[in-house]
Amino acid sequence: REAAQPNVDDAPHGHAETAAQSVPFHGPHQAGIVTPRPANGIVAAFDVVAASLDDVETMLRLLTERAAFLTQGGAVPERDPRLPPADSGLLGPVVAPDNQTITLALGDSFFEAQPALKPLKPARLQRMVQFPNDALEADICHGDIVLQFCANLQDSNIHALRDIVKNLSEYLVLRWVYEGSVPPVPPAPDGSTPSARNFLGFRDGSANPDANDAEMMGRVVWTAAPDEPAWAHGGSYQAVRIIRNFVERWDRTPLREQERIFGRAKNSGAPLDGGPKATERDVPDYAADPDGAKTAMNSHIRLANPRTPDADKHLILRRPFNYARGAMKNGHLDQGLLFIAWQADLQQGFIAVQNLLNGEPLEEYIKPVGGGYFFAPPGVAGPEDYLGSGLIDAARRA
Ligand SMILES: C=CC1=C(C)c2cc3[nH]c(cc4nc(cc5[nH]c(cc1n2)c(C)c5CCC(=O)O)C(CCC(=O)O)=C4C)c(C)c3C=C
Ligand SMILES: [Fe+2]
Repeated sequence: REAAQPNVDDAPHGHAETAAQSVPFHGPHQAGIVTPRPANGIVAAFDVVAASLDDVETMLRLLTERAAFLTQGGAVPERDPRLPPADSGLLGPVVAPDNQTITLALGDSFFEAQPALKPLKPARLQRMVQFPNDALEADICHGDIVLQFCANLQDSNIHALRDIVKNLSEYLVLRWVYEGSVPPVPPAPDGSTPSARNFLGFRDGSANPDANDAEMMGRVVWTAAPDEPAWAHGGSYQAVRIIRNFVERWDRTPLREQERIFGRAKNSGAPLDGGPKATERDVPDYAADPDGAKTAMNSHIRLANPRTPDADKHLILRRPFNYARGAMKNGHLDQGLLFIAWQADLQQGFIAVQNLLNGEPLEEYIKPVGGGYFFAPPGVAGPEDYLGSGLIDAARRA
């Protein structure tokens, strides 16, 4: 075939540059938390099969080894063809890094299952319980561990998930998987990147704390409280919520009502108290709008962050993905937000903010159905280290 003439079954072009992008695996914190979010994500929850602390350590070492390879990429080893191949082959004989990150987080049940680990559980880790608007479905909740896969292409995440499912089959039993994505947005004329839109059509992330501000992340994201076990310092609590969106109902809701519910303009993402040139990064002035004439008192953003001096301690770092899973049995689209929030303190962070949001008008359009609370251990220091090593060392010392 002529190279210049595109054909029906040619592979889509255009990711050679982004395929080469990589995120360092080693460091004080795990990647995939304050790392710029690529276009695709998968959250996979597993239960752990481990009879002893030795088993848990072996599992964590193996997981670290696979994650180090999958995130940095490289040639897949060749094997005797009488054996199953070393790799699924989804990405070909050389795995491209593709901005892949794999982030491990541990659930309450991970610690409860091992007598040696129980006393070392992070102080605020708990099993997620139902909020008033929730309709939690047991088969998409909790898990001993979750792995968050993020990459430019969903194929890379699927490849990484398949690799881990295969190589850790002795230790990990899959519980649930949710795949999500965020729509790529071209940079604005001034070079800044606007926030991506969620499936309700609003820009999502505008008021997030700045993940490049290390001092801020030290307060908001990385666990360091004196009552937390020493091994947990430098880790972070992860709240995962699978939040179904009633998109058919939303698409029949007047624009003014949609904007009132969020407290932001749909096109620009700007707060509603701004002028016609306001942008999504502008900060609303609630003191000048004490009765909610511009930004309703029960709007999503005003409830989630009333911007009082006290509100600062409830800051969280949101890093969600949109999900679409075809149709439900009731004939509605199964779409929503794979909400992921990171925080130094789960109680002061996600749980406090969700309690502020309880009863918000947005509830008519959303239904949280799954997820869980987890704790991401600190990062892997170097090639000799492994994920969760501080926890295992502390358990052996106890
Ligand atoms: C408990 C925490 C939160 C849940 C759950 C949540 C769900 C949720 N949010 C949107 C859409 C938007 N959220 C926005 C802002 C925003 N949301 C939360 C928290 C939760 N959201 C916070 C803390 C904030 C920031 C508030 C502020 O500081 O002003 C916005 C506005 C733009 C932005 O800042 O991101 C949108 C849009 C959906 C659709 C959803 C559940 C499906
Ligand atoms: Fe929100």
